[in-house]
Amino acid sequence: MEAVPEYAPDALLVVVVLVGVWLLVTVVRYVRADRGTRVSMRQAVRVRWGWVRLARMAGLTVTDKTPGLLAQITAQKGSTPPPRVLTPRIKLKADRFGVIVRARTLPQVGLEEYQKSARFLADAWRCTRVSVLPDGPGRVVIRGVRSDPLTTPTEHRPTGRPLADVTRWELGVDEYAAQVCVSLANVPGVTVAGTPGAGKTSAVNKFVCDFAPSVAVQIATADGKVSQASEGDYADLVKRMFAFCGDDLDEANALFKRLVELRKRRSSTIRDVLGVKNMWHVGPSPQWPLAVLIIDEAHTFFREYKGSDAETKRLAALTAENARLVEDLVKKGRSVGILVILISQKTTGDAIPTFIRDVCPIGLSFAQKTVEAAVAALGDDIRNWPDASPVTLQDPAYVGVAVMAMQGRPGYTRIRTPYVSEADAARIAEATSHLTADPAFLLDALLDTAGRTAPDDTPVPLTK
Ligand SMILES: Nc1ncnc2c1ncn2[C@@H]1O[C@H](COP(=O)(O)OP(=O)(O)OP(=O)(O)O)[C@@H](O)[C@H]1O
Repeated sequence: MEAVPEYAPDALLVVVVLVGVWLLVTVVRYVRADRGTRVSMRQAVRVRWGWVRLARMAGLTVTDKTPGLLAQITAQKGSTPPPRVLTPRIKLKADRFGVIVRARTLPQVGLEEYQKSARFLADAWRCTRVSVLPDGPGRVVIRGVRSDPLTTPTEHRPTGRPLADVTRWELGVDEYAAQVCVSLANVPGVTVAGTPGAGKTSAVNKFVCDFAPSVAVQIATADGKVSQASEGDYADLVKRMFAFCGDDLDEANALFKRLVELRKRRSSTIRDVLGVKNMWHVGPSPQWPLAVLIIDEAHTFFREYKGSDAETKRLAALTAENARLVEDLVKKGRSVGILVILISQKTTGDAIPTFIRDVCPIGLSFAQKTVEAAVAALGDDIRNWPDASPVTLQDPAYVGVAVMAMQGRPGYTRIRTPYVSEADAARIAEATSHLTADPAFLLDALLDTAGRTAPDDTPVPLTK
């Protein structure tokens, strides 16, 4: 018998320690994981064990008739080594919704073949849905979700920490539980539509909570649902806003004028102050923040008043002017860092003038009652994607689910937005209230330090 090498016990010990550490890490991860993730971890083990067999049955293997180098060397004279069946190698990750499988492609087993067998894989893995997407050259990522992320409510606890990237708006997760983010860079307007109680306010709470800790973002709001700041959904958030008005049309008019004035001053000074024509080339800063105007119940401020008495005529003139002012912000505010978010139950032309609505590049729609309302919120193309239509979201299980046209991609995405409680929103607004600053004053300060004055800096008085 050959002598056992001297180092064998040490090598064995190293292997045992490594396996022990791996086991310990896995057990700790399993114990610390939430219930859904644990189920997915067990599912991942089953997927791995069954993969070679399943891949063969699903036609995801390929037979290589050329023997491998080792088989050629060791082959007995006169005999032909058997062909090899190649199975794609996989890497697995589990999360609370299911498994993410990263797989290699093989000759004749590419993206298309994986996509064709998606239904089969879904059944075999007991998943509600399986998607296959490219994951770089020679690789695909297979997402299997056990439970439907769209009908699984989620909650977001804001951290209160500033965002690393203030252009990134994280909306929630799609039907495969993948994060959905939109870039706010160069976006002048966003529309948010949806029936009452569908989740619009919670989505705005999340927006405010996420962006409030960043000093490079300043927010103003006009809320058509309330008469004063102490009422309604924004009662606590108002602490982190440089201006607020309720449904009073005169006040709203003054707020919009004030922002148009800011837009004009920024437009005329941007090249001197920032050295660029488009603020997004340098990004928002504490001195030149992204100024966000939220207009909730937007129809309040734009509705057409019909009547011949003096007061009705005055109100009609005010709403018409409001529409012109907001149009100015949406059409000319992008390059100077002004973003308008318009929220309304229906975004039909009578609620938000189409000359404003149609220039907003991002449209989000929570549940809608009619196809017409869905078309108004998301464009005519939604008729071609009936499965994604917000009309299908009227079930209470879909409260908090929105539909959005994807930037630079055909079709629509359904997004489960997380719930943000009013208490959390209030906490963040309170903790970040000291960061609130009026962008007009910040511009004054910038111009002062640069030794310049703006062409027209007459302040427009406004109540907060
Ligand atoms: N993302 C969400 N996930 C789970 N539940 C939600 C979500 N958003 C809202 N809800 C639930 O729905 C209720 C109504 O939501 P919200 O106030 O956001 O609706 P809304 O669309 O703003 O309604 P309205 O038009 O009347 O203001 C909330 O109190 C909450 O219970």
